[in-house]
Amino acid sequence: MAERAAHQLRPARSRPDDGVPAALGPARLSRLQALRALDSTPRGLPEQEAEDRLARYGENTVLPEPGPGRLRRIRTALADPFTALLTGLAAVCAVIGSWGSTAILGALVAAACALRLTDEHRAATALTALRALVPTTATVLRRAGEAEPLARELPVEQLVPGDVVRLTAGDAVPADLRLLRAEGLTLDQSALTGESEPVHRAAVDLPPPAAASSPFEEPHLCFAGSTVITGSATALVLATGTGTRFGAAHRPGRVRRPGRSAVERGVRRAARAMILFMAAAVPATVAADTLLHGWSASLLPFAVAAAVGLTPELLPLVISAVLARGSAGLRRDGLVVRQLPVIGELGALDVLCLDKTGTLTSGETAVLGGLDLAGEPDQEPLRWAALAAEAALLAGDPGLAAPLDEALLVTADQAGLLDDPGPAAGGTPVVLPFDPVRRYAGAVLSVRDGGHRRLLVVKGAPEAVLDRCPGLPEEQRAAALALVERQAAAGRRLLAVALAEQPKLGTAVDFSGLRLLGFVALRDEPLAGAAAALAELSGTGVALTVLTGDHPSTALRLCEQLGLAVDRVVAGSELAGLTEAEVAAAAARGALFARCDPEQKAAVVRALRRAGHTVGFLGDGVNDVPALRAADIGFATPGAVGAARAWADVLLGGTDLARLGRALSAGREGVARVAAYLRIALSCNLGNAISMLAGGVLLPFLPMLPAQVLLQNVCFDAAQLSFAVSGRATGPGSRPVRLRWGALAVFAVGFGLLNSVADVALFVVMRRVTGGFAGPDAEGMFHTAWFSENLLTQALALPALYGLTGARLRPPRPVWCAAAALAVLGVLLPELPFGAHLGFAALPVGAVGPLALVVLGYGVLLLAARRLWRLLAIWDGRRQAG
Ligand SMILES: Nc1ncnc2c1ncn2[C@@H]1O[C@H](COP(=O)(O)OP(=O)(O)OP(=O)(O)O)[C@@H](O)[C@H]1O
Repeated sequence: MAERAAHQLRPARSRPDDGVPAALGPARLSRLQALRALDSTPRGLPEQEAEDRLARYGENTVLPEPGPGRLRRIRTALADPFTALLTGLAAVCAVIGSWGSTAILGALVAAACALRLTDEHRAATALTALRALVPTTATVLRRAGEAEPLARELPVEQLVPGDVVRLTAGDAVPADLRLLRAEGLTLDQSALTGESEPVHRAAVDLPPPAAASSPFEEPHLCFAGSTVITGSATALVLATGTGTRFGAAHRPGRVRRPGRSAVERGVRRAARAMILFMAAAVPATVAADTLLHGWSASLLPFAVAAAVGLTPELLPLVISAVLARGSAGLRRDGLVVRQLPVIGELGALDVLCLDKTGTLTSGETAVLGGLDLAGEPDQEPLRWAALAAEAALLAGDPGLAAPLDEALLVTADQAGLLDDPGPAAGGTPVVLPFDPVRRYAGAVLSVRDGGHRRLLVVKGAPEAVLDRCPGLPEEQRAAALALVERQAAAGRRLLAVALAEQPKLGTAVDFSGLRLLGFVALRDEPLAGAAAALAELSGTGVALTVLTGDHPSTALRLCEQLGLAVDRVVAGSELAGLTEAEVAAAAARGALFARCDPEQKAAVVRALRRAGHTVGFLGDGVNDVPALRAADIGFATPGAVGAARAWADVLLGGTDLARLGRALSAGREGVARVAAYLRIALSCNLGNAISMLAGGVLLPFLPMLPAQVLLQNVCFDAAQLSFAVSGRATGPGSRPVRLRWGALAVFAVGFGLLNSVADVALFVVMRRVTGGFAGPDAEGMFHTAWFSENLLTQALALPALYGLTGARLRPPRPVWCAAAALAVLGVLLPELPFGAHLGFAALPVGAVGPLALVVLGYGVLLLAARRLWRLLAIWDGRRQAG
C-alpha cells in the first residue's frame, strides 16, 4: 500500500506544472480512505515504517530559504532594466567591433551585479543566522510497535507521507496536509497564492464533489509554504519535500507582497524613458543628417556612440552602491535589511503602525495578583490561570511559548500557589491554545479532591470570557466590566478566569457550565526610551498609530504614558462599519485601534496603503504576522516570535526604538541620493539628445565624432560616481522622500531644455566664429568648443542640482571635487597632444570669450531655475501637508 502511495506522490516531481498536485489523489478521498491510501492511521506511523519511508522519499526540505537562491539573485540582478540595456548595448558594440566600448560596458554590468549580489548575500547570511532561532520542528504522532502514540517534536526534515502532525497558531505548515481535525483554523497562504486574506480550513470528511478551481481553495487541505494564523489541527501528511505543491507554486515575486518598491518603480520608468529617448533621438539625428547631407559610413558608429552616450550607464551601479551603503550603515547599527530596495521604501515611509504589547511595552508583563469579582485580592484566579498556563506551556512549541503564560506560572510559583500538588494534578490535560481571534485559552485539568473530576479552566480577555459564561446575571456582568474599565484606566489590565465541570467521559470540551471565578491583574511597563524615540519619529513627518489586541482603556493609558497623541479610539469590531477611506484617514491622524484581531490589524494596514501611504508595521507576535506581510515594510522586534521575524523586512537588532529613526534617515538619504543622480543624469542626457538632433539639422557635419561622444560620456559618468560616495549623514529631515516620477520627468525636461538652450547658443556663436562653419578647421573647432562647453555645463549642474530634495542633502565633498575635475578635463582634454587624433582642433582666441559667456549665461539661468524649482517644491510640500 505504501508503494502505491509513493507512486501517487511522485508525478509532482516530474510534472511540477501540470496544475494538479500529485497528492490530490488521496486528498480527494474521505479522511479514512486517505489514511488507508497512505497506509497510515489516526495514531500516526510506527517508527520503523517512518524510517523506511524517509529513506525512500528523502528529507522534507520545503521551507522557504531566508532569501532567493544565488542563481535567482544573479538572474534578478541581470534582469534589472538598465543592466539589461547595458548588456544589449555591449552586445551591439561587440557586433560592430567596437571593443573598447564593449569592455567598458561589460565592466559596468559586472560591477553593478557584483555590488548588488554582495550586499544581498551579506543580508541573507545574517538572516540565516537569525533563522536558526526560528523553530523548524513539527509535532508528529509516532508509535513504537503497538504502544500508544507519542506526540514528538521532530525536525521538519524527518516528516514522511503518512505521518500525522499537529498544528497550532504560528506554525509554518511543514508539508502538504489533509486535515483530520481542525478547530478555528485559519491560514495565511499568500506565499502560494498571492492572496493576503487569511483562509478558513475545516476537516470536512468528504471533500465537495465538484473540485474547487484551485487546490488552494480546497477546504480540507493545507499546503507547505503557508502559516497557521489561528486555531489548531491534526492532519495527515500527503506529500513532502519536492513532492509538495510549494516547489511548483513558489515563485520569487509571489513570496513577498506583490508590487515593486517605489525606488524600483521610479528607476524602471527612468529606464523606459531613456530607451524611448534613444529609440527616437538617435534614428532621428541619423535621418536628419542623411537627408540634409547624404549617407556617410561614419553615421553607424556615431549612432551607437550616441546611444551609449544617452544611457546613464552608471544608474545600476550608483543605485546599488547607494542602497548598499544605506544597508551597511544599518547593519552596523544592528538592523538587518532583507533586500536592498527596502531602503527605498524606508525613505518614503509616512505611516508607522505599532503593535503594543511586547513592542511598546517591555515584553515582561508584571503579574500583580489575583482579584475576586468585587476586585478584592484573591489568589485563587491566579492559581487556576497559572495551572492552565503550565498545561499550555508543556503542550505547545517551546519557540512559541506565550510570555504571558510564562509570567503567570513564575509569579504563581514564587507566591507558593503551586506548592501543593492537589487539588489539580495527574492525567494529560486537554489544551485549547490561545487564539487572538477568540482571545482566550483554556485547559481541561484532572482534579483530585476526594474523587476524580475534570475541570475546564478558561483565561482570557474579560469580554471574551464573559461571553462564554452563560449563567452570569446581567448586573454581575456589568459590575465585572466596570471593574475592568477602572483597572484599565489605572494602567492595569485584567485577565478573566472561569471554571466549568467537565463530564467524566468524552473528549469534547463543554463550556456550558462556565462560571466566572475572578481576575488576574497585570501591568505592562512602557519600553525604556520608547517615548523619546516616538517623539523623534513623529518630528520627522511620520504618522504613528497603535494597533493592538488589548483593551482600549489599557492601550490609551499606555499611549498617554508614551506621549502619543491619540485622535480617536476605534475598536476592532467597529472596523466593519467604516469605509477603507475612513479607516485610512483615522489611522493617518493617529487613531488608536484596540481589540483588533490579526486580520483587523492587516485590514488597517491595507486601507492605509490603498490610500497612497507607504506603511510600516512594527510587531513581535504571531498575531502581527498578517499585518507585517500586508505592510510595505515589516519591522520585527528582537524578541519577536519566529513567524514574525521570518516575514519581517527589517529586523531591529536591539530593543532601542531609536533605531527606527536611524533606519528612516538611511532610507531618506538613499532615496534623495538616487533622485539626485536621476535628476542630473536624465536632464543632461535629455539635453544632449535634443542638442544632437538640433546639431544634425543645423550643422553641415556630425555634431560630435563617435570617439568624442564616448570620451565625454566616460568623463561625465566617472564624475557621477561621486554620487555613490556618501557625505556625512544629515539626519532624517522633516518629511518622507519619494521618488516621484512626474516631478522627475518635469525636472528632466525643464533642465534638459535649459542645457540645450546653452548648446544651441554655442552653435550660433561658433557659426559666427568660424564664418559659417567654413574653412578646414571649422569642424574640429566646433567639436572642441562643444566638448568643452558640455563638460563645463555638466560641471556646473553636478553640485547645483544635487541637493534639490526633501531631505537636507548638501553635495558631499567628492561631488565638488568631481565637478572641478570635470571642468578641468573639459578645458584641457582637447588641447592635449592626442586631442588632434580624436578630431579636436585648437580654438582661436576670439572663441574663448563667447564660449565663456555661454557657460556663464547657462550658470546664471541654472541658478535662477534652481531657485524657481525650490519655490515650487516648497509650495508643493505645503500643498501636500495641508
Ligand atoms: N496566553 C494568553 N492566554 C489567555 N489570554 C491571553 C493570552 N494572551 C493574550 N490574552 C488575552 O487576549 C487579549 C488579546 O491578545 P493579543 O495577543 O491579540 O493582543 P495583546 O497581546 O493584548 O496586544 P498586542 O496586539 O499589542 O500585542 C489580551 O489583551 C489578553 O486579554
